[in-house]
Amino acid sequence: MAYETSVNEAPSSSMSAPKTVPVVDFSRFLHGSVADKRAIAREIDEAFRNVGFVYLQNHGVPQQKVDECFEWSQRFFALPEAVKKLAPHPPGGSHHRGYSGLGVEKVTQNVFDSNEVEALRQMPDFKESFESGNVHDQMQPNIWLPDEELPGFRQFMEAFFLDCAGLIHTILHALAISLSLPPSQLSDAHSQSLFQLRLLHYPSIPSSLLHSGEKSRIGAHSDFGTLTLLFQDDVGGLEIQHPQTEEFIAAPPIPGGVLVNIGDLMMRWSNGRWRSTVHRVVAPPVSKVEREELGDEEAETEMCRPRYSIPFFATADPETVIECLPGCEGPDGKKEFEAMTALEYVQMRMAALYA
Ligand SMILES: O=C(O)CCC(=O)C(=O)O
Ligand SMILES: [Fe+2]
Repeated sequence: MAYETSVNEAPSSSMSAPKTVPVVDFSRFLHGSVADKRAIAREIDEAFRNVGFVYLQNHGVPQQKVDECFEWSQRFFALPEAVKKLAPHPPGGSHHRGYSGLGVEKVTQNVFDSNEVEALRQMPDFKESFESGNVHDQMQPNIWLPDEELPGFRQFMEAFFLDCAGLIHTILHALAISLSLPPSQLSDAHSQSLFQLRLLHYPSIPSSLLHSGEKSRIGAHSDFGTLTLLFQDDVGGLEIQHPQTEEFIAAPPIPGGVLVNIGDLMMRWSNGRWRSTVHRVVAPPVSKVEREELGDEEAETEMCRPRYSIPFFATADPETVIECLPGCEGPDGKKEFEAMTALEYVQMRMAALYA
């Protein structure tokens, strides 16, 4: 609850963008009148224009399922390394499924030059991940553990995928309404739901290594699809780079809320109207209790808590041509970006991750 005061604030006016991530009550979109839906669509549009991130509360994915997903994630990552490697992420960047061990992936922010990617990989992110996707995705089939290693894991993840995909489609309806497009236009362009459910574990590590920059949890990057949902545990450390001030601000977990952000593909599609905001995960804030128990200095050098998060990445159907959506043109009808298909764009970005 302590977090709420720092993220809750009055709606921004067009004169001044909010300095924190706006919080929107999504139940008014899910269950409200046409006027309610329009009002919420406007709030989300404004958050994405100003900050690129929004917290949705009462988003319809049951909290008990979110909690359960975190429990499965903990159980998965607690398995011996040799077992986790029975579902290995394939080498290369085109098949993004299965388990990646500590330090395999280094997120890069728009770095396509292979020498630069190599240089960045010298300081790998200290995290491990497990990716799964749509059971019907033939380009990227899922890679599961043998079921007896963690019975029920696969079944849960397949079901949770559908809950998250449902929320993505509903948010896409809201975004289409905010642009006065036919309400299903954006959702229809995601009809195959080729999305990605990612479990992330950042193990405990001396905070000093994160403060000194010798290690990172996840380096500054933007997401490359259309929309991302992000569920976090209560540890904290996520920061977003405010588009106006360029300062990194905390985006702490809020009870019952999911963070939603715009990715690069949606930024292009909306001609820059919605921002694909850079974010990163740093050392978690030292809690009051830790400070009191350990004293300031010791608290900073202590091991920081392990952190779990669950991002869910959406992207448009591969053949969708991503070009300025109606109503998003610049002042003189200007379009900032070349048209390209969703597939062309995502391949370009994924190649940079594992090149
Ligand atoms: O762990 C987090 O909170 C952020 C994860 C993230 O940004 C990503 O996987 O793209
Ligand atoms: Fe991200």
